[in-house]
Amino acid sequence: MNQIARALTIAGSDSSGGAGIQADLKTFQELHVFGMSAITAITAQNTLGVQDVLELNPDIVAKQIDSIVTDLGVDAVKTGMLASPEIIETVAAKINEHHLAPFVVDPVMVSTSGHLLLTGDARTSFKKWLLPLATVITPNLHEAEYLADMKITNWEERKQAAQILIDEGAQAVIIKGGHDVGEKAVDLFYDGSNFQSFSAPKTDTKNTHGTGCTFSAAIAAQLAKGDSLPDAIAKAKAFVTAAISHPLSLGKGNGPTNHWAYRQEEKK
Ligand SMILES: Nc1ncnc2c1ncn2[C@@H]1O[C@H](COP(=O)(O)OP(=O)(O)O)[C@@H](O)[C@H]1O
Ligand SMILES: Cc1ncc(COP(=O)(O)OP(=O)(O)O)c(N)n1
Repeated sequence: MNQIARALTIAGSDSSGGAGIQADLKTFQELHVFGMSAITAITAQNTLGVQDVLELNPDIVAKQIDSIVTDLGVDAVKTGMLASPEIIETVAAKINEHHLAPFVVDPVMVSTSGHLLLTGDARTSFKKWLLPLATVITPNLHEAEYLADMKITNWEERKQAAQILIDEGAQAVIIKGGHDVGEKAVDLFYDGSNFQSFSAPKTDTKNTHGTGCTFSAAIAAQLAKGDSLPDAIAKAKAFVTAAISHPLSLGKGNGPTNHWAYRQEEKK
């Protein structure tokens, strides 16, 4: 029996520390999970946008995963920015080869500032390589529309999109509602049998850089510790809600969330 749960993030580096690998590792740390990383791309990024991206060779991505798995071991894995169809295929092959599970897929495609974080035919690669391996996939509304190839204008259409992603092979899906209008941030969960909504008050803030990364990393952390998927999502929702509602106000644009907030709330 290992003394500490171990989680691996396979994602891009965000120089500003709000999203990507940096947000994932901060989240793992705050949730008392030992964090490890395989970097897919290096972004020059801040709260104002993405200034440049250097995509890494799929070979070095594969080797990072091998190095971690063959020595330290992994209790849960998540993916974020995968940068290219070639990296998606490589990561899927490694997930299969090493039987890595549970597996949280955050289908990162575009930054808040509108910069493309994935080249090529993302829809085809995600569906072919990643959906069939996913314990849960965590699209935001735009990503769900793109992957399910339909418009989502209401709750019923959100359910239909979730069904399409399950039919494509994901074991479960949570379509996040951060980009929806309304007083609450409501996420729709579906495991092929039951729908469940996870809701929290919406904070009126522009500092939401990295919310999706933080949410999916928190789900992975809780799964690594042995939570059921609905329990992991409920904890992740509380974690990201605390991070968003206790602003740090860093930078001149869309600032990062506050990864300490959950710990501070727990102490109260
Ligand atoms: N302003 C907000 N207030 C409270 N929760 C939010 C807010 N924005 C996003 N969330 C929540 O943060 C998580 C990430 O969602 P979202 O921002 O939609 O993802 P992404 O960063 O991938 O676009 C979800 O649980 C969502 O409901
Ligand atoms: C390196 C890197 N990875 C992912 C993102 C996108 O982060 P996400 O949490 O999906 O959302 P926003 O930051 O766009 O709100 C990123 N920007 N950089």
